Amino acid sequence: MENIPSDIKEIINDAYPYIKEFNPAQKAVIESGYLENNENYIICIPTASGKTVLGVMAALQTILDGGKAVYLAPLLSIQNEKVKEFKKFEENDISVGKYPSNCDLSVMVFESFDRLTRLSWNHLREVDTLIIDEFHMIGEFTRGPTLEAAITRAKIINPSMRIISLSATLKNIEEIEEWMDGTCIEHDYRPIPLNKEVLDIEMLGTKNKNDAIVKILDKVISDDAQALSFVSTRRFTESLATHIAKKISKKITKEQRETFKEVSEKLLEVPKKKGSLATSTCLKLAECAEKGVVFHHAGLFNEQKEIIEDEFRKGNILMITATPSLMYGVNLPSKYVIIRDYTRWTSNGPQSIPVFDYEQMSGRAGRPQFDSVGYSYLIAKTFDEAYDLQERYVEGDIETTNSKLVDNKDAVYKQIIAQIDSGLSKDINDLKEFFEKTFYGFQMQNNPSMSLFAADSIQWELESSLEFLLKNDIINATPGGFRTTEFGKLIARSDYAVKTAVKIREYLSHIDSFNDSELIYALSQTPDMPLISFKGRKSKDPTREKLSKEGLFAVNIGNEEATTVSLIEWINERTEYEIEVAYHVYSASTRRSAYEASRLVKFVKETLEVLEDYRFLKDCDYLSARLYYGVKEDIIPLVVGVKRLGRKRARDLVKTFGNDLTSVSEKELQKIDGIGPKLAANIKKFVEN
Ligand SMILES: Nc1ncnc2c1ncn2[C@@H]1O[C@H](COP(=O)(O)OP(=O)(O)OP(=O)(O)O)[C@@H](O)[C@H]1O
Repeated sequence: MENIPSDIKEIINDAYPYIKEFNPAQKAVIESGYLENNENYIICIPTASGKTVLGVMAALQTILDGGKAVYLAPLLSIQNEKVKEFKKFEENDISVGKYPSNCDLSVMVFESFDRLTRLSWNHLREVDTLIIDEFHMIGEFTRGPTLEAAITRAKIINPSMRIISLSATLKNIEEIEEWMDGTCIEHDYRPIPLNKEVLDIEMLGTKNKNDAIVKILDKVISDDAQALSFVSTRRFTESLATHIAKKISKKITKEQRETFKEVSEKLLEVPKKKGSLATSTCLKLAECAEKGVVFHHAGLFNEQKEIIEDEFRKGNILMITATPSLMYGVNLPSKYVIIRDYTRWTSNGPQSIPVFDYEQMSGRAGRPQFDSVGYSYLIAKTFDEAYDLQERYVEGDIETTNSKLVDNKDAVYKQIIAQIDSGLSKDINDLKEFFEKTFYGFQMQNNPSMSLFAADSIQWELESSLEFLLKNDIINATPGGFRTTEFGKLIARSDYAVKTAVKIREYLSHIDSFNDSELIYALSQTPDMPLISFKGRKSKDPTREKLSKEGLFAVNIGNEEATTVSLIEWINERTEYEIEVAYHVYSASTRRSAYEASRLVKFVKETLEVLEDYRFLKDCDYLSARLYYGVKEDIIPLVVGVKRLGRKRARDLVKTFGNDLTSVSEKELQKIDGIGPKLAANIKKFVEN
């Protein structure tokens, strides 16, 4: 650590006492003059090689010079993890938070940074260094275009800002260097050696992949280690965990059994604390956890996912079976990674995963501070398949990182609106100039086979998009150039997809009365609603029947319909357990969907105001609150007015004492299950005011 400034060294020593010296990859970056010059950098070093601390050092240098730094993380969960990690710098008087206006170092997700580039230029101009973690996600369909456009706009508004991109290995480095106007430092050092292999089930002497994993787990257990297994769907995470739990039951020790039991109990506590009986998913999870195996997917309660991650880190879980969503996830100490499925389910059926994703999943194995070596096993069915997979994934080249901006039409609309609304672009020529500066524009102009058509192609994309935006009254053409309409302004200020806004306005334009269920159904059909999914292939008839009872007509019954019925039940105070039993859905996601639906209803209200239609504003307020709290209308004031009361206790109160609680004493209030002296006093205070 000799060659870094002493003030930075001191802070790094305090926050990361276990870092005694930099590894060769980190040294290569530092020795290139990283902390002396102000150039943009693209740091491409392998998984687990310690990119974060490199990003942090550039940030600290800026802050110690009196500037501000922003660290971009791809997911909310990683944002929270990084804030927690960086909070240690506060001991050295460096303020850490989530927004640059009120701290020296802020951790933002791509979308909130994009917002900063659209709406808060003064704050953006105060940022001296931008660190982009997982930069390779620029090539991802949903999040990539936002990141790409945000970088482009940030470079225009704050051209002197230094940009440090942290990435896994990239193929088209030269292209990215040129677009980012930076220097790339590449290194292949990985502190923990990673052995990547393809194993076939014949070689392991088993008949199927799940039994092959049981065999591998024998090795994991004898090595006193832990494993992470990737499969393609939620359902497979559950079936694999259940299968393994049954098979390893006899192989675990008495002590392990006790530890696993504690984890299992913690997992079961979660629904209870929410006032619901354990759903069958929870019971299955707890049963597997008793044997040291758990599944991890989006259909679990967030608190359960946190317990799983914590307990796995403590060594209290042998194996997690997960969907690929965990590949960019939190830092988990897994010596072994087993990739059972190399396909992923898409709208076009199963597709092979890219080499890039294989690398990311494998990279979860063997993490510093936990292991001295890592193993990644990809499972094949036959010897021939193993040979193919070895060639494709273990020895194969990663894919080129390409812009997805125009593949994602909504992103193009959104960026045109942002440019016009912020006054950065007034006509098609300004827009063309902006799009030419994006990674998409750059790739078009620099690709020998595309450059001839680049200008025409960008022009065509813009013309067709402008036509859509004009037709939908989102922008209008004025003598002074394009302007956003009030509706366009609303979209520009929101984080919602243009498709969502258009769908909502279309819905509102033909209603004569307000219907909660109908609106929930319309919102479930927008891309911004996190959907609640069906479990397995059980009957969908109860969903169809419920929809028809609500006067809703559906041709196909899918997750949009599952979400609609679950939310209707939620606002009628049904528990997750009841919702799961009634409709066979992953009901643990109900709260998350309800929360987003509640926000969407607020957006509906804003849309109504923009349309100068004031008939249903109160209805929107009620529905938004009902979704947020999961209650019927009559107890909204109680749950809103008394902090931490919750819907179950609020309903019990009303059932016991009626709607008027003025004459009920604090002592009497405490007769309700879960109401202690403090809560009783708060209820009293609320009632008397
Ligand atoms: N020189 C070092 N010596 C010891 N530990 C280190 C060193 N540098 C970083 N670490 C630790 O190694 C772990 C992995 O680092 P980090 O999370 O930054 O990896 P990464 O390169 O971002 O990998 P990935 O892309 O796979 O997440 C962290 O706990 C980090 O604090």
